[in-house]
Amino acid sequence: VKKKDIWSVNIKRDEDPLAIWTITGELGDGAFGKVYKAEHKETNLLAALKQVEIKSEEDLEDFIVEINILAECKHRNVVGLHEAFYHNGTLSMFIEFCEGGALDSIMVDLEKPLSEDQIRFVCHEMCEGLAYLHEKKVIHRDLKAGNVLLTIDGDVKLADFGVSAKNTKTHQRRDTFIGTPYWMAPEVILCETLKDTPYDYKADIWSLGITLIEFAQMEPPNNDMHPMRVLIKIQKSEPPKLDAPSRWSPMFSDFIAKCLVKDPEQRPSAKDLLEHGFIKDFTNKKPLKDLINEAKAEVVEE
Ligand SMILES: COc1ccc(Nc2ncnc(-c3cccnc3Nc3cc(NC(=O)c4cccc(C(F)(F)F)c4)ccc3C)n2)cc1
Repeated sequence: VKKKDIWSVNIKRDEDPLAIWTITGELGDGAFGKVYKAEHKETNLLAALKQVEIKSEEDLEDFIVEINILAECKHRNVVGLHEAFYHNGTLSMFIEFCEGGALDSIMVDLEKPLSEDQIRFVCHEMCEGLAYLHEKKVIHRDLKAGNVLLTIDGDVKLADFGVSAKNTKTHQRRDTFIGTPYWMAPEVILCETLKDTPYDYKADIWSLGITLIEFAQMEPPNNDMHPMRVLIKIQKSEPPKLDAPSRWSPMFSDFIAKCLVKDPEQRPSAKDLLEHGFIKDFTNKKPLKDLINEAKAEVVEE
């Protein structure tokens, strides 16, 4: 098949996105290119816009993988794709805008970690999103507070601002570069044994456990160590725990311990974890709405 024909049904071609969307601001200059805030001219829908110059077919393929994942994954706890365009050599992705931004930035702005009730709600929503992605055979591979977005109503959305496309059934991860190691599961570091086996989605469960410690302590375990040393430490050491367990409920510590089981076969799935007492039926989003209002008020003060 000629490469030219690798086209995904989810990309509008030869339509100028700026005839339909207005760029209203800049969201940051990520590693992958610029990200803007955009507004739909007719519906006033808000979007985060990523624009990438397509230099090679490979670049295009990587982004088609990402667009297909987002187009296929429609769930309240996964960031949604509004639409994508390919116009004049530029690929544009319009993603539903989450007003609150990412949870790592919120903790930095408020200069404090999340409360246990905020963590319980976020954790419940992340497990729902993860269960859905895993059912769709999508492995996130870079779960961390910086990839968890909040909407103005306190909804929680999994996102991935990583530079490499996520591998799906067909595509392998193009480059073997290792992402941020702090959240990395032991077997992923090993890389050999469990790649593309039925357990490689369990790596996201380990990262979920590390992310819960990050929510509670503002940083992942070992964050003061050099990244290379961390890879060895995660391999060698006992799973990390909360620094001050007495400050948290035994249920929270137990949930983390279940995520941070070194053997992926023994690690529970997201579906299993939804039955755990720490998050079962915990759908009270009030603590998170308070957090959003605090974060918003904080910005106004500045
Ligand atoms: C600094 O203050 C803010 C305030 C609000 C926001 N809100 C916001 N809302 C939505 N997206 C973004 C965003 C920010 C920076 C970079 N990319 C962003 N969204 C985005 C995400 C993606 N892709 C994914 O999230 C993604 C890719 C692969 C897999 C997956 C998943 F596995 F989660 F489904 C998700 C593609 C294009 C874009 C523009 N940011 C961000 C920063």
